[in-house]
Amino acid sequence: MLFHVKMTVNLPLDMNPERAAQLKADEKALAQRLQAAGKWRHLWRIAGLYANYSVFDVDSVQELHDTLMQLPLYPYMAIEVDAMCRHPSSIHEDDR
Ligand SMILES: O=C(O)C[C@H]1C=CC(=O)O1
Repeated sequence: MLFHVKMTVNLPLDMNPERAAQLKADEKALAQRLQAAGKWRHLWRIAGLYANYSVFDVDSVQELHDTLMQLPLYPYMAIEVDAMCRHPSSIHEDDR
């Protein structure tokens, strides 16, 4: 199942810089593990914002939920999710 996810990060302005750096490093490590596993299929920065558009390829809505909840930056994110299905005009066989 494919989901389009928009994540907007809002770290508190008064957050300890070392804490912020650790959260970002932990987030990056997990994001890269999930990409390598094929679960986080696309990750794009939204120009000019501390936000991204992502595509997740997971087996269930529950898996998406659990994945998002475990992100280190989750407590500081606003998240919007759209479920996607195959477009009849798509030429990409791996869209499903
Ligand atoms: O930077 C972001 O968009 C937030 C988050 C998503 C992946 C990652 O490494 O950090």
